[in-house]
Amino acid sequence: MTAECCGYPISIFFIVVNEFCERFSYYGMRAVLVLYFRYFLLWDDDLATSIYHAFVALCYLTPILGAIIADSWLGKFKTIIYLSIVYAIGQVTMAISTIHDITDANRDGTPDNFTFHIALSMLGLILIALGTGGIKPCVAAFGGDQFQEHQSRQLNTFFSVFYLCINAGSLLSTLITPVLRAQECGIHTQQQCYPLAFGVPAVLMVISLVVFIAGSGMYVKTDPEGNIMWSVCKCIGFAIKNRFRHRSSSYPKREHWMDWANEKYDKLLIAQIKMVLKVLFLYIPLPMFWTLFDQKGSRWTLQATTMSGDFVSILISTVNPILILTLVPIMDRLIFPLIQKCGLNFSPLKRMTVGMLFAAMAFVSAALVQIEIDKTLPNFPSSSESQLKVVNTYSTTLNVTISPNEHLLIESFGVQLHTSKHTYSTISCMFVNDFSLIHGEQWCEFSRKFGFGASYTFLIPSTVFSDDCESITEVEDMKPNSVHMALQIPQYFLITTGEVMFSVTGLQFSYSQAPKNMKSVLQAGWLCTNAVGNIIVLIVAELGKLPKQWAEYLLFASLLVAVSIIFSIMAYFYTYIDPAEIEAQVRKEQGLEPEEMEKETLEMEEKDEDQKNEQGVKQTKI
Ligand SMILES: CC(C)C[C@H](NC(=O)[C@@H](N)Cc1ccccc1)C(=O)O
Repeated sequence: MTAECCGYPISIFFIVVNEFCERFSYYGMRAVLVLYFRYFLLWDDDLATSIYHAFVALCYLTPILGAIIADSWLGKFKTIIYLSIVYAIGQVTMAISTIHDITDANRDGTPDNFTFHIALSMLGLILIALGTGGIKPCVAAFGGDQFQEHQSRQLNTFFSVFYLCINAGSLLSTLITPVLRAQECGIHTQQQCYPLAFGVPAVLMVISLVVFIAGSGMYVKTDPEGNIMWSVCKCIGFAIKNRFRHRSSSYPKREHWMDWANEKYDKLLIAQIKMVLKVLFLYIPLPMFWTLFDQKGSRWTLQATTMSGDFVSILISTVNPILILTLVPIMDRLIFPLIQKCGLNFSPLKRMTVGMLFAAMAFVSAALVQIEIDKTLPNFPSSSESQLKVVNTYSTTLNVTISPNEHLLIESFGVQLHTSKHTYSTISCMFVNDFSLIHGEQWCEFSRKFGFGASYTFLIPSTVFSDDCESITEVEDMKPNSVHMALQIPQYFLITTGEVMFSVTGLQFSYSQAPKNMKSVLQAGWLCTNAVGNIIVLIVAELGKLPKQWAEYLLFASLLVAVSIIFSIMAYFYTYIDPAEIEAQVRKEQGLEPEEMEKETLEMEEKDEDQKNEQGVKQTKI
């Protein structure tokens, strides 16, 4: 009997606090990672972005490793502890790699040995990816394990609270770590404080581990049942081989292709594999959702830069977790109960389908915003066109004749501009608020706010050469971005509503449909759909894009609608199961008590080890 509070096992308190600290650690570190690559290691944009994405992809590929370790070898509890230690060591290594004083022998404020810092930070990142990805499928499944059969309602609420903690942790850290980086610190010279920005996530990871260990005495711990993954692979391999051997029509058909393993493998194992495969098959279309979801951080961010408003980075990094924190309780307490009261069966797979449709709508909204933006953007000359600006500073009309081969454009970028008679210049200013022109002998200081995306020409009269700054006239060549960023809110709202329906439900579904000994494996399968979605985004970004951005958004929306139709058909044929019930039924059919069953499984495995040669297979077949 586990200790309870308000119907919930007390142990889950430690698990959700652990998740909060871990996500704080992960997202906090991620928020300053590209800045560290760019401004500390001095990598260019391309290298910094590629390594960042490779790291994120790795974080979503390692769950399968953690799940195998947990379900086949160490069990979830020990796997979480060991991999959290690896994770914390990774975070500390990463924080140490950002201390410039370690190699700054000449005390000029920059590291002297970049190889040292790069090697240390790469080691740190690999350990972090192993840790964060490895524990991810185990923590959610371990949380689920704390509930007993009569607590199914609380179990669903747990997954929502778990998701809230993920987003509360990520929200706080995304706000805090960039501020920490902006501080100055150092032993010999004062520099931007990366050690603090990476150090705080490292401390949070240690706290996360301590909190998890503190709950040790209260957890329900399930031991792994031998090397289950190896048994699963061998059983599937045998079923395929056996099916192939009996391909002739003279052999009677079997209900399921896995039944071809009946001759050699335990019925319970076969039943469990069938459950897992059924769910994994259902997951095939799911990466498409993440393909759209993950473009929040890329295409939508770029879209925001062509809009007006000053809160770009804050909006982008915090709007998703803020909406999650608002929408999860609204959905759980209001919308879902209301739908249920109306007599509608809003089953998990239906919720996930609706979630996909919301994501598709978000992209339609993004396309509409893009059309509005496109209306306001200037037309730039294409590779086969030229654009010419003629600045007439005389009071009368001038006739201009241009020879087709002559290049007339004289352009000067920057804030200091020297002018001479008969010369005119165009100043392209972006994000510059103060600048000065040397006009005659005098510096003319300007202080004005330039709109994002605007282009200005400053006309310095060539006829009058005096110290008169007033005579400089300003022409706005391109208007500042005028479509406000607030217009992106509907698309963020729609995609986050989709996330709540899709992702929170997917988390619950993956747990509830998995057999007891493969809970982490199915969680890892679920997380893998995210990894595949991320990889699709990378491929799409490499392959290039449609000439019109709005058309690309609509294409993605249509693809997701098509995928959600396929998914809803697959879901229609899916029958929800209670894995515990099926397991009990198989045991009953075999006339075995649970303990006897486990004994038999072990015996089967031992026998299996002995039957390595073909002869053995043939004998069991007879
Ligand atoms: C669902 C994901 C695979 C993983 C999950 N992510 C979230 O819950 C996001 N809403 C968090 C987030 C935070 C900041 C900016 C964008 C997204 C998780 O991290 O476990």
